[in-house]
Amino acid sequence: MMKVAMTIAGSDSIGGAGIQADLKTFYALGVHGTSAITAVTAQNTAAVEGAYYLPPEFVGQQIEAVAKDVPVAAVKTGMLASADIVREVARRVKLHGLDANLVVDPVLVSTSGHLLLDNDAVDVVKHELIPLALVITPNIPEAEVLSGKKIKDIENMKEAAYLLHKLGARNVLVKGGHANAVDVLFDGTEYRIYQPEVRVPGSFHGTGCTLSAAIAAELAKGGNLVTAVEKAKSYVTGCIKNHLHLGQGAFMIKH
Ligand SMILES: Nc1ncnc2c1ncn2[C@@H]1O[C@H](COP(=O)(O)OP(=O)(O)OP(=O)(O)O)[C@@H](O)[C@H]1O
Ligand SMILES: Cc1ncc(CO)c(N)n1
Repeated sequence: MMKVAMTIAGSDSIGGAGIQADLKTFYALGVHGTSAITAVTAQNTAAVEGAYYLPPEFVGQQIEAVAKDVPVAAVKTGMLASADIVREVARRVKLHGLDANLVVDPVLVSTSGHLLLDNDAVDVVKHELIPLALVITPNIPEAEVLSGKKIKDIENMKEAAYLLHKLGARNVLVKGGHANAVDVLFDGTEYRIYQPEVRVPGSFHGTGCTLSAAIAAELAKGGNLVTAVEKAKSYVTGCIKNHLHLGQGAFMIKH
């Protein structure tokens, strides 16, 4: 039977990141995609021009409507917008038993520099959501904020992964898209390094959303985390290689 994945994230009007990237990824990887939208952004490849947050109870209602109807095999979270939405998502994940394959992408700021999570929500993500995660997938700036340490090289990425593991996530993947596109996975014991097939020059929109959605899709199909990350990395690299010059800002990756 077809497996089901869920994304709990924001809508991106330009269709490169957020819910739109997640659903494209789920489709491409052969799982049925469901969604709970946290916020609607007015966004393009150059900027986030506005964000409208949905009421936390309504985010919860979307999760409940899906979870009581179909078996959700894996979940990813992206833009969570406010502290109250994060609390509601954490509550729902526990209530509906969605934590086995929970991928938390701790989205803080867009590539274009817009805040996608209120400042007072960062501690709630750290203490209420991250402890439920199978894996968290911070990029370098997010790993710096969450760990309080500057990251300059792969050694620093490993140190940040070690510190973030203490927050209670079962695994930590620090993504290196903002450096050499080498990613570091830490499971509490061992570090695994994922090398990109190529580092494509340029700035891309939605790479992080796509990677975490691809990990969730592979987990939903029954893969273990190590291979899920490997397949997700190869999927996102392919999308980056096929990018399109559609807008005035970052390149659009192609699924
Ligand atoms: N130029 C690139 N070439 C190859 N791989 C890349 C490139 N940029 C990012 N990646 C890969 O894409 C994945 C997402 O990482 P990245 O650090 O870009 O996430 P992010 O900053 O959260 O993305 P977003 O732009 O969606 O906010 C990682 O596996 C990373 O190594
Ligand atoms: C809605 C949304 N989620 C996540 C990101 C991060 O890429 C973005 N730019 N927009």
